[in-house]
Amino acid sequence: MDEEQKSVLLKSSSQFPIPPDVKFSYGTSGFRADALLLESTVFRAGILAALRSIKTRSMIGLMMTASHNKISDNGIKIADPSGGMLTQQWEPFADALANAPDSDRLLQLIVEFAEKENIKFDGDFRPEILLGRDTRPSGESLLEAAKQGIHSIVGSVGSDMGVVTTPQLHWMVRARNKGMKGSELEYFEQLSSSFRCLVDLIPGGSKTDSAENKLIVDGAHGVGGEKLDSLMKLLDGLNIEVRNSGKGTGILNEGVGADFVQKEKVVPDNFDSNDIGKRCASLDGDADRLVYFTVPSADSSKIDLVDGDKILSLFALYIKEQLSLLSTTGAEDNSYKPHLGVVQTAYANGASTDYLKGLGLEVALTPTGVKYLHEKAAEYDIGIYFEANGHGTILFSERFLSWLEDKNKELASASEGSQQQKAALRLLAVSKLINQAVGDALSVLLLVEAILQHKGWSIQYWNGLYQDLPSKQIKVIVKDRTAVVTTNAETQVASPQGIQEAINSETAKYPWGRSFIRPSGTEDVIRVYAEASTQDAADSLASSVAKLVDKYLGISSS
Ligand SMILES: CC(=O)N[C@H]1[C@@H](OP(=O)(O)O)O[C@H](CO)[C@@H](O)[C@@H]1O
Ligand SMILES: [Mg+2]
Repeated sequence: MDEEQKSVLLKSSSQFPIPPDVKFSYGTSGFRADALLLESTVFRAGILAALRSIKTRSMIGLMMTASHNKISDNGIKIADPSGGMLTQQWEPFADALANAPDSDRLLQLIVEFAEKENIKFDGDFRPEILLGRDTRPSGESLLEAAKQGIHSIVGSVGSDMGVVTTPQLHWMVRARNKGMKGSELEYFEQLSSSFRCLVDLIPGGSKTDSAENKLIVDGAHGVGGEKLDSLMKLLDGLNIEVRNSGKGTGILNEGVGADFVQKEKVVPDNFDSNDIGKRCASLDGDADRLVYFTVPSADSSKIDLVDGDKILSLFALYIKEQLSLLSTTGAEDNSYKPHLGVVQTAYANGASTDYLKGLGLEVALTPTGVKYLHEKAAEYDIGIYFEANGHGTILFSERFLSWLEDKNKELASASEGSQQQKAALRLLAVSKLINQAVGDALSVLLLVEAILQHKGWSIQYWNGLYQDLPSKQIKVIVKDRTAVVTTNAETQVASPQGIQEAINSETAKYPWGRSFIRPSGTEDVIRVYAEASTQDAADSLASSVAKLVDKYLGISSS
């Protein structure tokens, strides 16, 4: 970095001092905080994105969102060239940048890091960053601060994509780095044409596009509803009504949205007893999560939740079915057997894991946070991952896709229209429909709808694939949540000593009992999870374990 470049950086960073007494940490969801505290952080994330762009000689993404959190919060996430999350190796540097006390220290950190990472500022590559934001009112001015950060690395440019869903921005970064245009229109066209392809391949044609069978979507008063409206203009064969679309007076994520619906298990605003039995779905504030639900009766506000585990199960069934169609009826090619795997976290309902294993599937468990699930799923030819909260996708390896393209061509010339060829075409369409960069509520929604139509299933039938074990989650405030160290994908506590044995002996008292604790990555709490054969038993196990947490780590413990 020459003297002029340094002075530009110093001058512009002096306009974005850090707020006093706040420590920022690049967690599973990037930086997230009250929007009023975030100007300096997004400015610095802009710098980081420009450095990452130079290092990878690719386009990088910056998304301004606090997802399902309250409207006064905001946050910033960095998308790597593949469209996935920022590499974990750069997270410590992100933390250091965000917390640097002044411009001089900031500059020093950048110079040292650039040297270590061999990042050159000689101008032979023009760093480019795609910026997006959700509908939060703080988004526009924070985006300006991020742009200033980008421009403080001389020669870097930021391209503003405006209001987009998180997965759209990740998709655009991935697409552009693959030489596509990566526009919003291209995104909508890819989703709608691959959806149409799946519907056209339904044996006997689409069965369930009648008006009575419409899907009602809760848009969380966020960006997802508006984008779904635009996408629907390109779709036929699908009847969708969007509520809480963001155009009305409701407040983002308040009493609505996928996180609320999944955690509280009650109907979101603007849904009521008129919706009994109908197929409903809920997006979160930035449309990277999706859960389905039904309103079972007028007697209570409780819903029947169809969560991420059930979406995963539906996808796994369908993919497995297509793979077996592909490998039957005279398939000579035994040299390559695609490896299908599913990835969950400890929060997956035990009944879902048993169901998936019962299908003969390989089930892997990772710690909470999509970066871990995504990484694991990428090890398979086809890796399906979902968190119970509805965040997930299906990853297809390049090797598998190129084999599948060849196979499809071969089948098209030998047996066009055969069951085998249709299976190949379906798998290719799924790989285009489902976002390969991150979990995407809109593409997941279209795939669920296509599969339900394919199978002729109602939401009730789908929900009946297996019965969830009753479960309970509790948050416990402790003195220091980092005192809890977990192992085995967060299912066991390694420290403090003794607490795991105590949890084990509580759990042993309950038929089908399972319980674990872990420090949250996004809130200053210890989370307790318990499941058992009845709701009362799950509640009671969770509360006994919460008491143990309090005893070993609580405010009152010494
Ligand atoms: C139990 C739960 O839902 N945990 C969520 C929550 O993480 P915590 O580390 O549990 O706070 O937010 C993460 C980011 O959105 C999400 O990946 C995760 O599943
Ligand atoms: Mg989200």
